[in-house]
Amino acid sequence: MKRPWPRRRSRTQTLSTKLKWANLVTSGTVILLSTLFLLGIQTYFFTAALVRQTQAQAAMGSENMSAAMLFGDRHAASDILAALRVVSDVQSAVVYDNANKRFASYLRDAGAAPVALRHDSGSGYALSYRHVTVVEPLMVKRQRLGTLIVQSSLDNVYRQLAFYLALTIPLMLAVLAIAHLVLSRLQRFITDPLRALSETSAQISRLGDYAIRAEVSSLADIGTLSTAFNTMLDRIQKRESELEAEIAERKRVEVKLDRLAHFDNVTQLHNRHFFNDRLEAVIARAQRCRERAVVMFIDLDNFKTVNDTLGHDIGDELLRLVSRSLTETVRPGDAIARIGGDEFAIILENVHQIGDASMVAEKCLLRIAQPIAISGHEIHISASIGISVYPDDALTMHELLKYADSAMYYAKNSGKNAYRLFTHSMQEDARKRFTLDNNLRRALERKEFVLHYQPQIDLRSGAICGAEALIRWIHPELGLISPADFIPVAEDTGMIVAIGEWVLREACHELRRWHDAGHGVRMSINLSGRQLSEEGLVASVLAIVDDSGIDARWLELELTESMLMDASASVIDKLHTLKRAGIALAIDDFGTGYSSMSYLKTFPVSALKIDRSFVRDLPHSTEDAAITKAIIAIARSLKMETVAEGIETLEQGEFLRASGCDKAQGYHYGKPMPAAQMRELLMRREQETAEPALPCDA
Ligand SMILES: Nc1nc2c(ncn2[C@@H]2O[C@H](COP(=O)(O)O[C@H]3[C@@H](O)[C@H](n4cnc5c(=O)[nH]c(N)nc54)O[C@@H]3COP(=O)(O)O)[C@@H](O)[C@H]2O)c(=O)[nH]1
Repeated sequence: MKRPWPRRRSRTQTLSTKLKWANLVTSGTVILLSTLFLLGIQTYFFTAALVRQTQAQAAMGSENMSAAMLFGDRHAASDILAALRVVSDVQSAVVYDNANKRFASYLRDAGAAPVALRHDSGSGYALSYRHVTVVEPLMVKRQRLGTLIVQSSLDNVYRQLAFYLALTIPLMLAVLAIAHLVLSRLQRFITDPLRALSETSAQISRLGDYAIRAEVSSLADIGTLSTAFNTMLDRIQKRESELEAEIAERKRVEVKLDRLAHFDNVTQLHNRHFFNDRLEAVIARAQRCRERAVVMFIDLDNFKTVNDTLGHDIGDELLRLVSRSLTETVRPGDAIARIGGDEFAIILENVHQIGDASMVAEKCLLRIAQPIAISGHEIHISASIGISVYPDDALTMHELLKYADSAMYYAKNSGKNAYRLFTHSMQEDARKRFTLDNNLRRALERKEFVLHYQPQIDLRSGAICGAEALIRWIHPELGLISPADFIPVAEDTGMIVAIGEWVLREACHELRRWHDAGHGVRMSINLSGRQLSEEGLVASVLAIVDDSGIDARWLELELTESMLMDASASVIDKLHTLKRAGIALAIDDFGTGYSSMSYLKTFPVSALKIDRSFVRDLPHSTEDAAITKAIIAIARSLKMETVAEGIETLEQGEFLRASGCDKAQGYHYGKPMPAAQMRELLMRREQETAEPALPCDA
């Protein structure tokens, strides 16, 4: 493994310290070099002086020595040499004769050895680190008598040099100290602004405050540096504030997006996305803690009518008030969300028994059913609730939601303002509905629908005065499928609009054939609620009537009571337009809804069809007898005719005829039959009576 380089000390030192060291080293080096140079010069001069002095002593000794040498007087020679004692530097002096034998000598220290004469010793001098040795030949009239060697010690030179150094070193140190002080002062001119700049940047980085500015130095270069530094800070501060504004804006958008992603704009409740996440979490917790969790799927009944008649603002306000009611009904910890137009969902956690969920559903229904006042309107609304339970019904979020939705669908189909707990048979039904839905979409193209016609009898004459067109679906694999099974699916998916148009066209063209054959009968056709709310319904009906060439007066459209109860202003307008075009309108299954007399009067309806549930037990059921008579009386008072449905016996027919019912329809007179059979029946009946059938209202 590579070892990191040790951090250099110099990197941690300040510029000022570095400069101080640089000054010290530079001045120290200069002073040291100067001292050495001066020392060298002194050494040279002192040595040169010693050499000259020794040479002079040697020259003087040589002159005096000549006579002593000529006469071979050793004592005189020794005395002459001994005179050199006065010269303190001279350490020794030796005279050699021509045979190189020592003739006389002087030694300052008795123990010292006299300087030896070397073969190469000419005249001149030699220097060693201890001595200066001068060799002087002894000449008399150009004749050499011997050699004198004088040796001086360099000790004095060294002493002088030592003294010189002793004086110089403190002086140099003083100079160094002064230089250091002066340079340090000068250096602060440069380093102080730089240090201030550095402290400013450290302060900025410590506080994160880009509003701080450096003091601009008067020194040109550093002034430029501080100005550039401040300009850079200006830019950073500007960018910083732009960045802060951008971050604030981004945060605001994020909060908004987060709200949009998790909350519903209208009710401020959580939305489907959040609800799904929450349900996942609730399921995980319920699984861990072995608890029950309940999903309630709530769909408002007839909310579309409120929206269509009173407008979207009131519709939105209604949603807000309903959501408030729901929030106040459940416990604070229970999750509640708006998951669709008029759909809400609630999660109840830690539910001990299913009965608790039913109780909450009942409370919600009661609360929603309270009249709500908005902008001067008193609105009555109800809801249908489906309930699924974890882990009893399903283990996953998607299944729980799907099952709660299926249960809600059952609640709605059972007459609305109700709740249903999910059962697995509902799922089987839903699967069948899904299959039906898929097949329905192709049934029209594949011409799998046919119409059957059920005769209607004029109870006064006994003649066939009309027929009700009833759709049949002959599926290639599933066989005959009852309209009771597929019409609700077609209504839910909207397919009923196309199917209804086909029924109208087909029935009108069949009626035209009957009329062409001389049978003056009326055709009754069922209209679904979904068709009635279609914008183009009136135009479509009139175009079909026109296209088939029938007189509109021979056509009757059957509507249910609930369709009229939910009718918006635009629907009522459509009914009046149809009525004005000559088309008759009848209320189907009359007696099963809750239409009031006063309400009935507002619709352009000309007939009431008594529901077969009131006919089934006639004439024995006194209650049903009373109801049918009451309906007939109501119809009379409103100048409407009555048609009794589901007559299976002669007795029932007789009772109704005697009670004043105008027309009858039921298996007793004829089951719904294919067109060809119906034509035959019409023909046969006409031949039997030998006179053409009269229109019912003729
Ligand atoms: N929107 C449309 N609805 C339609 C259309 N065709 C039929 N329907 C509706 O489907 C429901 C079931 O209809 P169907 O199975 O055809 O039943 C009809 C008759 O067969 C039945 N009936 C008639 N007489 C008797 C009888 O004596 N006993 C008995 N048990 N049943 C009898 O009643 C049904 C007709 O009812 P109604 O329409 O209320 O007059 C049914 O609700 C149809 O309305 C369609 O094209 N469009």
